[in-house]
Order: sequence, then structure tokens, then C-alpha cells
Amino acid sequence: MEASLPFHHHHPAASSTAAHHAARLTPPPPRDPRATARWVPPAAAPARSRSPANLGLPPHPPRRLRLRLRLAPPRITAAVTGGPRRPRRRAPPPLECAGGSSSSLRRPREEEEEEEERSSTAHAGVSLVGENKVLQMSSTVPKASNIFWHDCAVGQADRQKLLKQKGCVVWITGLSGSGKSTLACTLDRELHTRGKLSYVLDGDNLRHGLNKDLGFKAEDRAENIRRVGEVAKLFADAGLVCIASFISPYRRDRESCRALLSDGSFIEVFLNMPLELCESRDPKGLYKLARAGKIKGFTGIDDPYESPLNSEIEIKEVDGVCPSPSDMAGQLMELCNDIQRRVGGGGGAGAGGAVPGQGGARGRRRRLRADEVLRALLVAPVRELERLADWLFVFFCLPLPDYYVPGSGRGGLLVARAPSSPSGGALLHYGGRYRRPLSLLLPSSSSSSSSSSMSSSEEYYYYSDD
Ligand SMILES: Nc1ncnc2c1ncn2[C@@H]1O[C@H](COP(=O)(O)OS(=O)(=O)O)[C@@H](OP(=O)(O)O)[C@H]1O
Ligand SMILES: Nc1ncnc2c1ncn2[C@@H]1O[C@H](COP(=O)(O)OP(=O)(O)O)[C@@H](O)[C@H]1O
Repeated sequence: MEASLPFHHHHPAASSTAAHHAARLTPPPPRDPRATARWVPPAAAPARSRSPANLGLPPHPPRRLRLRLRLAPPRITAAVTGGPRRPRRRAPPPLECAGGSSSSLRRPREEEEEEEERSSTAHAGVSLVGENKVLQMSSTVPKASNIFWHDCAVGQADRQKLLKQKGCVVWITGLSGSGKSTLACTLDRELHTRGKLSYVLDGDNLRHGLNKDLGFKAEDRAENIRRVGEVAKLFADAGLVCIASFISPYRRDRESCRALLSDGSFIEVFLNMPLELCESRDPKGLYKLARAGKIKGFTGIDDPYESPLNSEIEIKEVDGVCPSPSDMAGQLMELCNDIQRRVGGGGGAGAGGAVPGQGGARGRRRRLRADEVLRALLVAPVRELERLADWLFVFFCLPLPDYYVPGSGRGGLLVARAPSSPSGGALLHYGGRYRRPLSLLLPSSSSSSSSSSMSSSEEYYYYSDD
């Protein structure tokens, strides 16, 4: 018997149609005695809890399971089949739960015993059917029933407004040694410097706590990424820029994480460094151990890495040279701005971008030469300058009370470069009458650092209201 049901557990004892419906609407008490204490008979629950329609549930469409049901077995094994690679609607991949052959009402005794053994470890078995493989995903918690979504009065939009940024997930994937953690921490620092709240979730670190029960078998990696995806989603919902740095070698696991987020809120960064480079770095000596056969199932050696097909950005070596972490971080911040501007319609009312550059820049963008940028910096009112500082790739922006000029806002010291110019930039005092350029940091080809010798062919961007 094959049926399409929402997330209600079907009572196996249902025999009549009425009982069948009752079973769908009235979930049975859990068989697991450990769960009984928490189980509340639906009749005892508050009336408004009975119907999801009364609960002001979030607009998630009910997830549907395709169930091949057998009446006898109390537990099910779920085979998760692949959804579209990049679903338009960000829905999780469909779940196909198979209880076994529809023709058999009872499983062989050994099978039941096996299942008893599995369930005694409180793990619910889920088979992930990948393109060419079957992954066993194990969840360490029993499947819960009788659960309802509860919304709070303060929502994501309120938090974003408070933080003046947008929550999102920057997901960095790549081989061990490709530079994920370095990039994650550099981006985190850059954002922090600009007053943006971010948080790094790193594979090694989470495996010390939340995921300490997981190893590197395919199913453990899948569960690792599933948990991280859920945590990252919560961080984004909290309004943070969540930077996730995980090998995350399996495409479908990454796509499942993407599916948890709204459009533009999951930014996949493929750190595509050659295996030879990663192996030559080998900061933890793990490649050496893997080559010596002392670690089995090491990604890139004897365990697969599935490259992203649709990452938002792929970072590679340029002419055999790996870009510096801060260049990569700069690229990422620009990218995030672009994506969020496109998806969020210019940064949203008051929320500001997740990363600097989107926040206060209201005007149209036009290109200016370096000398024009300097002039603009010098003539711009302080608040304009601070807005500009928010947009320029600012290395250092230190408001200094010494430079305070009444009526004109704070002053300070600013070292910045335009995103389009990797090596050019400006160091200036700002604030009222003290504002003047101290020096210009020019491309390395230039020997001088005075404003007069600034290359006029350098192109900068500048936000302008005209
Ligand atoms: N067998 C095997 N394969 C790959 N990596 C291994 C393995 N054993 C230990 N390590 C160390 O674990 C870090 C990767 O953890 P992740 O949570 O990112 O891995 S995964 O996404 O679940 O595949 C990884 O850290 P990074 O080097 O920072 O990637 C390794 O230090
Ligand atoms: N952009 C980079 N250029 C040069 N070396 C780098 C870069 N990023 C990281 N490294 C170095 O490579 C090694 C691995 O970096 P790490 O961030 O730990 O990688 P992962 O987290 O992917 O394992 C470290 O020794 C780090 O200093």
C-alpha cells in the first residue's frame, strides 16, 4: 500500500476507515517507554493545539512523506531520495519512507531483532540514497511526534533592524588544507571591524562539542552537515552572518542546507585549491597519515569530494598563486552585498546589508578615478565620509575624540582602499578642519606616496546621489 501523507504517524493498529482517520488525527502514544513520560494525550492538550490552523504556524507547506506502509512494524526506515539540485522553492528534498515490502505484514524475526538492537541505541536509521551511493544517516535523537511550531512576537526582521544587518549563511567548502578556516576567520574579523555581527562554525571546532559523537563515515559526515545546516539557519534567523567552514564533501548535503535558507541567504563559497597544494600545506600532518594508510577515508585521498556545481563563488589560484585571505574576504563581502541587494531589493528598509557597503549607500553607483575619489573624500561631509568608509574596503577606521569638531560629527583616522583596486588606497584624517590626506597607498608599481603622483587611471567606485 502506498500513500501520500503529511507528517502524521500512522497508527499501525488502525483497521476500520474511522479508526484509520482517528489514527491520523490522534497520534498514538509512543512505544518507546522513555518517551511516554513526555507524551500528552491529544485530548488533554489545549483546544487550540489540536489544529495547526489555529496556531498561526509559519507558512511552511506541510512536508509530505511518501510512505510505503506495512501495518505490522512499529518503526520505519526512511530512504531519502534526491530532490532537484537547486530547488526553486527552497523546500527540503522529498522524503520517501519505506517500511519495507507492502506485501509482507510481518518482517522476519531477525530483522525485527536487528531493529530492536538499533533502536536500543536511540538512533533512528535513515538511508540516504545519493546519486551513486547509499548513505546511512543516523540521528541521535528519537523522532518526535506531537510537536508544533511556536512563533514569538519578535521576528527575524525585528532582529535585523536592531542589528542593522541581514542574517545569512556564508558556507565555505573545500578540501582539508584549502584555507577554509583561515578565510572564515579573516571574513569574521573584517565584518567585526565594520561593526557587523558574525559567527564562525568550524568543522574541527564543532566536532569537539555538538558533533563529538560523529566520525568521518559517509553517514556521520551527512549528519554532521545536517546539524550544522540547522544551526546555521538559526544563526541567520537571529540576524547574524553565519560563516560555516566545513569540508562538506557531499553535494546533496550542502544542497539540503541551502534548501533551509531563503533565496540569497545561502552563499556557497567553493575554495577550489588543488589537492597537491592542500597536501603540501598539510598543517596537521593528516595527509601524510592518510597516504601512509594510518587514516582511512580521508577526503581527497580515499574519500570523495564532490565539487559544487552552482556555488555563488569559486575561489581558485591565479597564475599558480593563491589569493590572500584578506583579498578573498574582500571579494566575499562584495559578493554578499551584490546578492543581498539583488534579492533583498537594495538592502531592505533600515535593515542594511549583512556586510558593509550596502548599509548606507543609497545613491547610484558611478566610477570615479582615484584623484576624484580623493577629492570626494576631502569635500564630503563627515557623515558622507563615514558612509563611504562603510563602503570602501576599510582596513582601519578609528574615530578619534581629538578630531571632534562641534557640529560636524566625529573625526578620526581612516585607511581605505576601493574594492576595485587591490593595492591602491588612502590614509586620511577625517573630521571637520582636520580632514586631510596623510598619504595614498598606491599600487606597488608606483614609487611615490604623494597625492600628486596618484595614478589617474586607477578606477574606484563611489556612491553618489546625483
Ligand atoms: N578522514 C578525514 N577526512 C577529512 N577530514 C578529517 C578526517 N579525519 C580528521 N579530519 C579533520 O576533520 C576536519 C574536517 O571536519 P568537517 O566537519 O569539516 O568534515 S566533514 O564536512 O564532515 O567532511 C578536517 O579539518 P580541516 O582540515 O579544517 O578541513 C581535518 O582536520
Ligand atoms: N590564502 C592563503 N594563502 C596561503 N596560505 C594559506 C591561505 N589560507 C590558508 N593558508 C594556510 O594553509 C593552511 C591550511 O589552512 P586552513 O585554514 O587551516 O585550511 P582548512 O581549514 O581548509 O583545513 C594553514 O597553514 C594556513 O596558514
